[in-house]
Amino acid sequence: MSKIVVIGANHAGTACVNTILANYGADNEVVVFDQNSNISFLGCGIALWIGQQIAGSEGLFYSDKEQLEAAGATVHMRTVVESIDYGAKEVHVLQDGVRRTESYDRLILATGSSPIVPPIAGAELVEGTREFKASLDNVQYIKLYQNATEVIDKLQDDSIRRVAVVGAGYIGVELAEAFQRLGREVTLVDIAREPLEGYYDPEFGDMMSRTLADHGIRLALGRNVMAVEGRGRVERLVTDLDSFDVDMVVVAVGFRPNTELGAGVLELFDNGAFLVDRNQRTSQPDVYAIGDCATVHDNAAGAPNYIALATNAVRSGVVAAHNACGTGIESAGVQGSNGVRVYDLNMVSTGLTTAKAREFGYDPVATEFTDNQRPEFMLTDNHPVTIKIIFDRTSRVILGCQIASKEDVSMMIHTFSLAIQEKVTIDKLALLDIFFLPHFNKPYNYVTMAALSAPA
Ligand SMILES: Cc1cc2nc3c(=O)[nH]c(=O)nc-3n(C[C@H](O)[C@H](O)[C@H](O)COP(=O)(O)OP(=O)(O)OC[C@H]3O[C@@H](n4cnc5c(N)ncnc54)[C@H](O)[C@@H]3O)c2cc1C
Ligand SMILES: NC(=O)c1ccc[n+]([C@@H]2O[C@H](COP(=O)([O-])OP(=O)(O)OC[C@H]3O[C@@H](n4cnc5c(N)ncnc54)[C@H](O)[C@@H]3O)[C@@H](O)[C@H]2O)c1
Repeated sequence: MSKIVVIGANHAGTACVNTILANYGADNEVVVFDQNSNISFLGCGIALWIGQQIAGSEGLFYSDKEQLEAAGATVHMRTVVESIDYGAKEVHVLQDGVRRTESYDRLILATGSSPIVPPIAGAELVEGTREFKASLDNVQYIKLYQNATEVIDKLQDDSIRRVAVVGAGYIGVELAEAFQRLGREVTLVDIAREPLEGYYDPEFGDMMSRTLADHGIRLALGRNVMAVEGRGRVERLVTDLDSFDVDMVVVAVGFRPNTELGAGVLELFDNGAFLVDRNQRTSQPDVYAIGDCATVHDNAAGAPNYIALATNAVRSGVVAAHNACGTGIESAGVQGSNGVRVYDLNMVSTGLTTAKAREFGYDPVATEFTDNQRPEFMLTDNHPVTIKIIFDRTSRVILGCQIASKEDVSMMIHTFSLAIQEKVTIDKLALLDIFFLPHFNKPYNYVTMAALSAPA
């Protein structure tokens, strides 16, 4: 019987533990440590919950300690792994004030990520906080269930009227909508000139900006936040261009990987994530890393990359489980497929933006097309869809795709995810078998038309 220790039991850790126990439970003892009091919390529900688009938090968990134990794991919650001795194959833990050691044969690091704390005076975290508590009251970081309940409790106080969200990435735009839906005055600030700059080209970011502004959200883009100020509680947000009187500030400027446990021993990626191969192996034998603490193989970039998504966390957990138990399967790699819905605007993207394609050394070309989803003779709702396909000028291999519409276009992006993974060219896509039915699309649908009109 081998012993596998898993550090972190959220999306990556839970997927990994369940896969091990379901397929290799007879031969492996699984011991799990997590410093939190809850696991499997779906962060994506926070904005929906704050914006009262869901009734509450009940459905935002899909697992717990008891379920993992019923599957055969030994689970220690509220237990911090303080350090690892990779030579002796031991982890050192602190549980209920008592320190002890746990040996392992194989180790799986699923320690995830933490909100980036930007260099903004007044937005520092309280020393040693594991729940991302800021030193100035009503400056909020959003990651854990506990962070969500704190914000929701505070919003019972109507005097919290003016909310500034710093960061117009995925969390920022979704939270801006949530606070506006709750009747708050919202200012969305970002250092970039467009929202979602990491995932979409400027014309798509502009669509998002217009949608947010149409719903009364003030956009303060292209600004560097210098400080948040107040006496006890936050009162003002100061940027390099202007300042805003506020009652709450939410900081959502990205996540950094939690890799302190591998410092000085495990090979790290540019941003500090554990560098792993396609079997989720780290540079240390018998040690695997998964989810937000690890890199992914980015098929569009053709290189390791850092893309913190629950979808990547789950799949990497599955891959590591098989490899840690002797079945050598490889990750298919990822394209960073993602989606966002803000009010009635749906935006989905996969692969590289034009800017990122250049960063990775490609010579990107784009083809764009906008048309209604269905024939105009249909009497049902019918909205325009805008698609942009980015491909490499020389190889004509598809590198990225962005789609925006009031229609639900989410399924279409998966076609492009596979196309990027399989290195399909724009010319092959042009003749792809795409069915036609007036209820769903046009005979000359927007994908075929974009591909057929691609520059030679
Ligand atoms: C508001 C919000 C919305 C999001 N929406 C989406 C979405 O719509 N779609 C999507 O794909 N992704 C979304 N994400 C991202 C997604 O939540 C993360 O990618 C995912 O949580 C990564 O899972 P993980 O298990 O790798 O890491 P984490 O969720 O960070 O979990 C790591 C776990 O390790 C534990 N841990 C860390 N260090 C130690 C230690 N030393 N000792 C013991 N335990 C430790 C932590 O307590 C934690 O439970 C969202 C995130 C947020 C915050
Ligand atoms: N729908 C989804 O798929 C979804 C939803 C929420 C979160 N997530 C994931 O969770 C992770 C965290 O999301 P996030 O929104 O925090 O990160 P993000 O990387 O999506 O966005 C961070 C934003 O903060 C901005 N920024 C950085 N430093 C700044 C500064 N000093 N001042 C002002 N702006 C600054 C960046 O320009 C960027 O727009 C991401 O990996 C994201 O993909 C995904």
